[in-house]
Amino acid sequence: MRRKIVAGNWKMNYDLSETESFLSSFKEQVRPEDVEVMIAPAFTNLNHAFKSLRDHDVKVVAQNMHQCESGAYTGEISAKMLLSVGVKSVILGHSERREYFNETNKTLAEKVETALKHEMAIIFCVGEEEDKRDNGTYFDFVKKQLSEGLFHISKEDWKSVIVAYEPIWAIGTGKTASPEQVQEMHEFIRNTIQNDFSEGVAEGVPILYGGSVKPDNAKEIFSKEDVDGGLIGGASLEVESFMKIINAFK
Ligand SMILES: O=C[C@H](O)COP(=O)(O)O
Repeated sequence: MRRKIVAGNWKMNYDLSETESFLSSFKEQVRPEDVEVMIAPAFTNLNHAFKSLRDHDVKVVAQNMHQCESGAYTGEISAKMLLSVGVKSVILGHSERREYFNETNKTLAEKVETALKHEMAIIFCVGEEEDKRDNGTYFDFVKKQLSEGLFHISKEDWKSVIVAYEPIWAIGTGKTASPEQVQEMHEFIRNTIQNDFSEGVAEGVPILYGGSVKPDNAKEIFSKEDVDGGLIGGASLEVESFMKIINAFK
């Protein structure tokens, strides 16, 4: 059976005291058993979150990192820096990074390479804009994101990779993709991995859905065969709604 995962991506939300207050109540409630739980706070709060959550089986994930080892890249964070504060996983290719920070498939391929070199786990995001959904080119678009950004890795490397499908038109809009649309794309992603690697690799890769997942739609989305969990934005910022989404697996 594949891993089940619910990951909260806090984006640019919560300072240190807000993070402390979320975590103190979250820790009282979260009991990851059948489902792996992850939280991606801001860089400034990663170390606090790591220390606070290490006995609670909740993984702390970075939202991004630079592809180079070190150097003159003002404002950037390296893999080594993340590892030094206990963070061993990173989200790469989130659509907001692609859109606002010009991250291309080529840059992402380099980031993937660096993360793997440092034995970090990767949540690799893909997803189409609304016009591609409307004009029917969304499969081709996602396939290109995968092949150019991720498919240079080895079969062995897939053990460290989680794919997240996040249609851009559903992120933060309240407009969720239907469970059927999600399943269709997840199945396509799994088949694409199978064609380029192997059935064994494809069967083992967790594929998460992200885009307006809420307590009231999580169960139905998670019930689909190729959906192994969610990458949650807005609803991960409140303990109550995040817990309900985690518990949607029960
Ligand atoms: O990384 C998370 C996604 O961008 C989804 O965000 P959302 O749940 O606020 O739509």
